[in-house]
Amino acid sequence: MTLRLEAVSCRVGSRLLLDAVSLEVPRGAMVAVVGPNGAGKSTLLRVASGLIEPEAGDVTFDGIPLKDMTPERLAMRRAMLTQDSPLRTRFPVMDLVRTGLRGVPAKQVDAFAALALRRVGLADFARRDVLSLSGGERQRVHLARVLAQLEAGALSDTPGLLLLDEPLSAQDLPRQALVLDIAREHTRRGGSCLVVLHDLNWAASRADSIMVLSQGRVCATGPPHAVLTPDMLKETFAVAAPRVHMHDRSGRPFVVPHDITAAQASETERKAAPCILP
Ligand SMILES: Nc1ncnc2c1ncn2[C@@H]1O[C@H](COP(=O)(O)OP(=O)(O)OP(=O)(O)O)[C@@H](O)[C@H]1O
Repeated sequence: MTLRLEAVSCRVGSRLLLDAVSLEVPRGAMVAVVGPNGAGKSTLLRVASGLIEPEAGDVTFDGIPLKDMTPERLAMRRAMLTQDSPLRTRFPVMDLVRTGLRGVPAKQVDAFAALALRRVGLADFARRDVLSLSGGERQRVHLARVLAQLEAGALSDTPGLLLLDEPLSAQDLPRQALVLDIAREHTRRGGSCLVVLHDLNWAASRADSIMVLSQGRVCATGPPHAVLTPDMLKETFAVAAPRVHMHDRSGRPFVVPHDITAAQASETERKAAPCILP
């Protein structure tokens, strides 16, 4: 499924949160949105998911205006993992994942939910109470719910749009890789993915293209090597002396954002590169 935003603007009171933002996430592609805190990244995802209606511009799924889609149709075509999914009541994990499966024939619901839990590495957690989970486990249960929702939608259509807002925030290093591999698997099967990431190196190593947002405006968009430049890092993130290297094998950039000495940088790169680069 292809998501397209054309000149989308969004305002709260007198404050412009998104200013004429255009973006395309083609079928089969992963697009990462990066940018400073408060840049408008979550707002962009909410607009793309239909949770917020923009004051100007168009949002379409496969050419169909999002505002013309029924809530049921929307639920089949996109699913979103939000930054914070508060839960204050006791709830079995399996039931939470099942909430993503409205409309699925009853006899298939448990199989879908179990598969989604297995994909996020939580096959044995079905009977646990969500309040008893660690932060990382809970975030992956929500991811399972989102994946199950998209699987259900794919029963009657092509795979839909996966919207992930900082999905790595509570994950350790191997699970960060797992989460992004799951998203890439979704795109390999014909789905699309728009993901907000703070870690530029994860964005560089996995995304087809990166959009840089700052103060609600698009500063740069394109393939990782074209976007992640020292000049962009200095201007957008106010980093003093960023270094950007190209990884020999993948041709993807690797960012050392801190103003550190060459010796320290080499050490950082030596340690980090095998873990994070494809
Ligand atoms: N309902 C609202 N009322 C007022 N300001 C808002 C509202 N929603 C968002 N904002 C402001 O809009 C800006 C963009 O918010 P948003 O959550 O999209 O940023 P973000 O890029 O996702 O930030 P972060 O990286 O910190 O998660 C922020 O400054 C936020 O305070």
